[in-house]
Parts: sequence; structure tokens; C-alpha cells
Amino acid sequence: MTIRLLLVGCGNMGHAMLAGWMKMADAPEVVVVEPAAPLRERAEATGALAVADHSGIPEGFAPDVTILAVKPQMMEQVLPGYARFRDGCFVSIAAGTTMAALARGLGEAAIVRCMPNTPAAIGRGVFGFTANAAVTAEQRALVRRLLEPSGRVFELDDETMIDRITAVSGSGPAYLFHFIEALADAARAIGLPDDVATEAARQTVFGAAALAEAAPEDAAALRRAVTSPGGTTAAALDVLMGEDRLTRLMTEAVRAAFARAEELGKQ
Ligand SMILES: NC(=O)C1=CN([C@@H]2O[C@H](COP(=O)(O)OP(=O)(O)OC[C@H]3O[C@@H](n4cnc5c(N)ncnc54)[C@H](OP(=O)(O)O)[C@@H]3O)[C@@H](O)[C@H]2O)C=CC1
Ligand SMILES: O=C(O)[C@@H]1CCC=N1
Repeated sequence: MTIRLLLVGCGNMGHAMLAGWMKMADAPEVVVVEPAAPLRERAEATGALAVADHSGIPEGFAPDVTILAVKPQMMEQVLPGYARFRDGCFVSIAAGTTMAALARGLGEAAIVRCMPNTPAAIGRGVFGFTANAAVTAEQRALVRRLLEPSGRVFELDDETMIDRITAVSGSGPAYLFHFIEALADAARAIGLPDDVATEAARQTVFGAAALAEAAPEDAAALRRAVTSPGGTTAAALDVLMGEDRLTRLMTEAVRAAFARAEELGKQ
């Protein structure tokens, strides 16, 4: 049976998920609601039907799943327009927006809170999700069927875990992209030509990530294999690992993201 999806908001994350779904062998039938015309065009290029607001959804379209992919700050005003689709299940991907807030806007409905990340666009996403009591076993299986082709899926039984995983894998790609920028800046600072600096940084992160996935060793063992005693890597790691500098910085960053997710949930 072809899954019918309604995607509300087709910006950065909505489109990343849409791109993943449209590559599935049994691609779903998708209607996208997105006010921005260029983003509607981009959505239609994947094979979805895109409309500017909920009044444009084709009569009789009954989504199995409605994905809510608007900004958390928009959610409250957007939800009432979609409560009529509660024969199906809702999946909110908004950071922070709580089950209670979603239920206030949607009424008694089957609701999933999900935290994806943008590598879902190429089948390499990470998803955390949690479901309320109204979600049936069939709907839970449907959600898994939608997420699993796009990456690793973790079902989390406690809603606060969604805010926690948001700070790790939801925001995490940005940390890695910034790491590439920082390594490239450092490469330029010691005199590598601009283009070499950019590409050497990018390919190093890409190659190391691919090795971390392919090799049987864990990250610590792979790190040790690069680190010759008294060599160059040891000199750099003294800076990064001395007094747990990078771990402390990363923990501070992840705590800030987690705190912001909790704050968004209170608005
Ligand atoms: N970006 C990411 O990596 C991740 C984002 N998320 C979550 O995904 C959600 C979307 O984030 P992101 O994609 O980055 O944000 P974007 O702003 O890129 O996308 C949201 C889209 O929703 C559109 N929109 C606004 N109002 C409506 C409406 N009434 N009906 C339908 N669409 C509407 C916006 O249009 P316009 O701009 O014209 O207002 C915009 O194109 C957020 O809740 C975020 O927390 C979760 C995980 C990762
Ligand atoms: O920055 C944000 O709030 C969203 C949620 C996770 C990634 N992007």
C-alpha cells in the first residue's frame, strides 16, 4: 500500500526528509504545504504535489502521516489547520515543542515527536522518536518504515530524551560542518593555499568518518593508530585533550543546545 504523507513546511529539514522519501523504492504519495514559491518548486521537482496553504490540499486527501516541519515558534498557529487529519498520525520534528503543546493544537490524536537531522537527505540521518499512547502499533511501524530508509532510528520512551538527542544528532551536523571550517581556517593560518586548505579539511573529515564507520576498532583505537609517540599528532592532541579541553567544550555546547530545546518547549 502506498503511504500518503502530508508534509507541512518544506524548508531545510522538511526538504531533507522529502528527498530521502522520494528515493525509496516504494516512494510515498506526498502533498507538501509550503508558503514559499521557490521551495514549492524544489519540492515538486522530487515528485511531490506542493500547495501554498492548507486550503490547497486536494479534497479527499487523507494522509496516513502528517509531518509538521515548521519552526517551533510557528507551531501553535499552524496546528489547528491540520487537526482534521487526526484519522492518521502526526509527526512533529520541531525542536522543543512538547507533546502537551502538540495535543493542545491537535486535540486527541496519535502524535509522534521525532528529531531527525539533515544527512537524512542522503540516507545517513539519525532519528530519535517517541510516541504518545494514542499511536497504534501499526502507526509506529509506519513511522519506522518512513524513517529507517533514511538513517538510524532510536525509539526513546521518555519525551525528555528527544530534547537530549536534539542537542547531539539534531544539531550535531552543524558541529561537524563548523569543525571543517575551523580546520580549514587553521590550515590557512599555517600557510596552506586557500583551495588546498578547504579541500584537505573537508576530505580529512569525510575520510576519517568513513574509516570510523568501516573499521572494526572504536574511535579511541583509530585515534591511537594515528598518534606516533613523540610525533605531530601527539603535539596537537596535547592541545585538544589537555585538561579535557575539547570534551569540556563539546559538553558545554551540547548542554547549551539541550537547554535551548527545553526553553523552546516552555514558550
Ligand atoms: N534544520 C535542521 O537541521 C533541523 C530542523 N529541525 C526542526 O525542523 C523544523 C523546521 O526547521 P528548518 O527546516 O530548519 O526551518 P525552515 O525555516 O528552513 O523551514 C520551515 C518552512 O516552513 C515554512 N512555513 C512557515 N509557515 C508555514 C505554514 N503555515 N505552513 C506550511 N509551511 C510553513 C517556512 O516558510 P517561510 O520561511 O516562508 O516562513 C519554511 O520554508 C523546526 O521545527 C526545527 O526545529 C529538526 C531537526 C534538524
Ligand atoms: O537549530 C535548531 O533549532 C534545529 C533543531 C536541530 C537542528 N536544527
